[in-house]
Amino acid sequence: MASVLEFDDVTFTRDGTAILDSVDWRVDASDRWVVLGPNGAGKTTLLQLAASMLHSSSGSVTVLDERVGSSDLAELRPRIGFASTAMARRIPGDERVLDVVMTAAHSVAGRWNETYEEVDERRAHRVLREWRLDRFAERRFGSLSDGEQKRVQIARSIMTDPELLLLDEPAASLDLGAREELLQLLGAYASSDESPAMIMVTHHVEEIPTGFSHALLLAEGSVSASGPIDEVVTAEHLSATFGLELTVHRDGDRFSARAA
Ligand SMILES: Nc1ncnc2c1ncn2[C@@H]1O[C@H](COP(=O)(O)OP(=O)(O)OP(=O)(O)O)[C@@H](O)[C@H]1O
Repeated sequence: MASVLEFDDVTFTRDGTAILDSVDWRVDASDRWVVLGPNGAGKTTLLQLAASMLHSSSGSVTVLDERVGSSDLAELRPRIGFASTAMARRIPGDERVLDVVMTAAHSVAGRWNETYEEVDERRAHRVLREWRLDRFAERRFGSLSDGEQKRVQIARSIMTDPELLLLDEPAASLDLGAREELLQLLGAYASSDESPAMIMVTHHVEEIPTGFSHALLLAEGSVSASGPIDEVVTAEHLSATFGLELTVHRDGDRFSARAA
């Protein structure tokens, strides 16, 4: 099976401190991974390395058959979709929602004087429809609720038809209804054979959508467990990763956890 991402003994240091330490990881094209771990464990750093936004201090990162550091990142980046709150902050609040999605075709966050083709506009409308956002196409991004903005960020990240989709805490700060609506959409997307490989960072097992196949647990920069989701999202592994005795329940494809 084709791998879309390979970490080989990857270490990432800042100011002499290892933020990620000796990480080995392989993601295949049909995989949907969730990355879990406590605050400061290194989850966002891991995602930024996968997005080729950061370079490892040692070891190698290979994304979509391109070794990061020795290939043309300008060609690689449009093949990777990335949605995060940090990226959303770069979107001007007065930008039209249709343009927020469409500008992904040029990898810019605000429409200026780039030329868009009819095919770009048609695709942006289609993606908005798929994420139940069509009625917001003409609205200003800053006027949407948090939940609607999160869906626009994801719509933008898949506008270029990426081969790898990275989502950093897509359900953070959403109310129960908005979270469940987003998880339904993400679950349907993850369950489709047409969808790209996905990696989603989250703090909560309750936010794992259906259709996710694998999990990687990080603690203090090291992988504490990794593999098929039902072998990894367990009381034993989560307790060790979060340093707290936890019980874990599974209801169908959804998880919940609480202190034992
Ligand atoms: N620019 C930076 N300079 C120094 N340290 C940094 C920098 N960015 C991140 N760190 C540190 O690296 C560690 C991992 O950060 P990272 O954001 O990857 O963790 P995380 O697991 O995503 O955390 P959270 O769940 O709180 O978002 C943290 O201790 C953080 O303080």
